[in-house]
Amino acid sequence: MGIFKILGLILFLIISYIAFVVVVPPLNLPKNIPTIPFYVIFLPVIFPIDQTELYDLYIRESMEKYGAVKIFFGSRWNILVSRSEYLSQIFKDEDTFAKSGNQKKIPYSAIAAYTGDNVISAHGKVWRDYRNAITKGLQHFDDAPISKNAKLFCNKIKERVQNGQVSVHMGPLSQRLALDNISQVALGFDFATLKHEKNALHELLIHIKKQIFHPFFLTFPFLDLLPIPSRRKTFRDIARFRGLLVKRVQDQLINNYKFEQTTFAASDLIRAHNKGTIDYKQLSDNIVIILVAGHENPQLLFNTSLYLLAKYSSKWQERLRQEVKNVTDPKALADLPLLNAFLFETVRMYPPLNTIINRCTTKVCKLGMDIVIPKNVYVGYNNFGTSHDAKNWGPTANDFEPDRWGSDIETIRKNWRLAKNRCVVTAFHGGRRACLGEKLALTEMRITLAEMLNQLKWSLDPEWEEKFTPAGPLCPLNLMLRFKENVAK
Ligand code: HEM
Repeated sequence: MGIFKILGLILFLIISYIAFVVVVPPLNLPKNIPTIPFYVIFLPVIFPIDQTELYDLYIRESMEKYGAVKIFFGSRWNILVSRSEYLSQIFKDEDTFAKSGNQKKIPYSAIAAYTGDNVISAHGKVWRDYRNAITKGLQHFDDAPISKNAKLFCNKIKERVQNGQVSVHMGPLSQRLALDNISQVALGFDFATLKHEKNALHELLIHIKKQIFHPFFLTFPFLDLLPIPSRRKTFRDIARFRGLLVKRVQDQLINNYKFEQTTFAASDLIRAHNKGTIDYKQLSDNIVIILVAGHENPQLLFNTSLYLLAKYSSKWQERLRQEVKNVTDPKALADLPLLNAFLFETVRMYPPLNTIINRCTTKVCKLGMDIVIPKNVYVGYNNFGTSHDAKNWGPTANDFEPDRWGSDIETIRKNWRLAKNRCVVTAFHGGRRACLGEKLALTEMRITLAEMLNQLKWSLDPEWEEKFTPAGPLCPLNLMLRFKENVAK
């Protein structure tokens, strides 16, 4: 046999092997739950279909019937769950369904280099050390910077309106707001992207986010192992960004002669590092994750809130405007029934983190009564599926109805707590690993939306195509809004 025939045969075998691994789930995965065809996950790359449509067309029926499905994602077959009983089991049994983030799943990837081993993805004692260090700072924070930034944000929009700009692209502007909020509230420095148009750290962040969240490399992370020059540069840019960020935080806090009295989450991380509880890499990883989770997730929820207020402007925008009109104390916003019911319903309708697959089974186990899962299988959850399941939310599960949460604040709060405890809203996870930033994110939403409702009125740009993001984080895609000043203040 000639050399070309041998090479051809080897190539054929390699391609067949890869095709087999991608097309068919491993034979040891449970047979009593359906398989979503492997190509489904690639459809949004080819067709203009968003992730809510994808769910309705290809996943919903199987998911609602069985509560769990096999799905190809991130170069491997996984089990994706949406039934609340199963979620509750996964959230409780941390030892069996152990957190295993990108640093373990795809340690060679750019995304793993960016966020490292952090409080969201770590497991066991390491996780407890991280969580102990940052909990206080994320639960007790000063909301004054949020109010100040909300005003700066409204001024930015008003400047654009006064300059004759018809429509505003919300993504970049809301990212600046979210970065300034988290840096001032949790990291002890001011990113200052609302004050300065040109900002080197921000530009570097925008650049590396584009590279990290490139759909192709997210789908096939093993490509990061290849010596592709542009990807090597991405790794260097990530290292530079992380170095600059941590230095900025340390300089700001350590040069602060009152450092010992500062109560930022970052101050406690530096203290844990000084005591030797965490090393320098762990300090850096957790500072980065506070910045990443702390700006991206609120940014998504904020854009979705603005979208829903624009879409239901005559009903919800007007009702909320009347409710917040005379409230001067930002803390009092937490007691307003309409504003809070609106936010909870927004989180239910469009959970910012839709699909999260970062747990790996540590032993053979049973999900529910009869789904047997082998060891070392990735298990994840689908928040959109859970909060749109008629079994949990009745026949109006797909409708935007803030009134479903109740009409007085005590009932609304009780229903929110119950929904989280029963795992029928899992947007902020639950149990011991519940999101540490929920309070902060909701505070940001209340303060910023109230300021905007007082100062501005907005509607959807008629040119904007009403679509959500095709994959990954869930929010309106490239949202464009039209603003005018609220002259009847
Ligand atoms: C709308 C905003 C937010 C949403 C929807 C959200 C959602 C979530 C979810 C789903 C998880 C669990 C992730 C998993 O299963 O692996 C989580 C964990 C976490 N979130 Fe958030 N988050 C938000 C805002 C924030 C903010 C502002 C911070 C502040 C830094 C934050 C910090 C954290 C931390 C530290 C954890 C890890 C908790 C642990 O495992 O102990 N989040 N969040």
